[in-house]
Amino acid sequence: MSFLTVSNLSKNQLGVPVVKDVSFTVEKFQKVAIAGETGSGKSTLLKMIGGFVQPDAGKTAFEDVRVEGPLEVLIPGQPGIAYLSQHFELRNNYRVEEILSFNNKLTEESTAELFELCQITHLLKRKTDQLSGGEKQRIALARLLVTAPRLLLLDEPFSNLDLIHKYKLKEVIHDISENLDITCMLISHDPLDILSWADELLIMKDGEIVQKGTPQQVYSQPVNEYVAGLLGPYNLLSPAKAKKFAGLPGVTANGKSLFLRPESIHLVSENESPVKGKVKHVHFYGSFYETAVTMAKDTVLVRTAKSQVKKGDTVFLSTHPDEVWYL
Ligand SMILES: Nc1ncnc2c1ncn2[C@@H]1O[C@H](COP(=O)(O)OP(=O)(O)OP(=O)(O)O)[C@@H](O)[C@H]1O
Repeated sequence: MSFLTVSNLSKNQLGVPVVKDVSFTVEKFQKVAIAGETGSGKSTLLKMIGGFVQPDAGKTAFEDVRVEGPLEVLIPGQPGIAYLSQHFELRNNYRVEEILSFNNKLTEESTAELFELCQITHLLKRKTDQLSGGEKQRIALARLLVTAPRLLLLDEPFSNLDLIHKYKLKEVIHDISENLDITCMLISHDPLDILSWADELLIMKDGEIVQKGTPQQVYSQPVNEYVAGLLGPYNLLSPAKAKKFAGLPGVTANGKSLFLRPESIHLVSENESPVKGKVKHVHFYGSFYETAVTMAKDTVLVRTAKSQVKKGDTVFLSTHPDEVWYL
């Protein structure tokens, strides 16, 4: 049996199906991230797994025990599973160390280690109204972790954080996954937050899992344009337009649309490619340049680490067989 088995979970809200027959398994220590557009059912799914929303059909088994819904128990929530909501609250007028002493099942030494890991040791004496949003988020996380859960469910932990706090929390979540005896599932509507963290991505749309795979697979071999767009910019050339690229390594005119991420198109010299275009603009984004290249009526985006071209230049485009995908 798997650590977590989700079988045919379904849920209607106000007569509308918001989670439809979802099944998957999670192994111990596997890092699973759920991504999808807003309203696709991610939170409802995670709350059902944690025992906070009653499923209409299907079941979840955690360590071979069925997770009971809120209608079946006095206090919702499954022993061993911790759920950090998007809308957590810290009680007012308490010191952080008091908040963290409730339900603490850890030894003094492990508690100190955990606070270091969550980067909150320096905040313990503060009152809960003397904290930034990012600090509150890390304390809310620590409050769950002192209860020694075996499965941690994080619902949009990075929302509303600036880049610096987001980076800090990412580091904390990474360290938790690596150093504590805890399996972690995480939701984000911005998959770029989780590509580097997850072992497996589940992509949801309209209550269903539309693609499941490693971040690399889902990023470079999306099943449809929705998944492609969720993970970042892309070029999708209709079968007619894709013919212009036929003849390049790995590209064939097979009647499908040609899918290429901007970094999968390379600017090469004239003798390396018959595919020609004109530079429309070059934009600098810090760690990369994005060059828009027009080819007759089409524009393709090319992403490079460096740029030696400018508006109006004629350029030649190529790709690598491993980077070619069709939709
Ligand atoms: N308690 C509820 N009552 C009625 N409708 C609900 C309830 N909870 C969720 N919904 C609806 O179910 C759908 C899925 O919501 P859910 O919060 O699971 O999506 P999500 O993918 O997590 O979205 P977001 O990224 O915006 O948090 C939405 O259309 C939402 O309005």
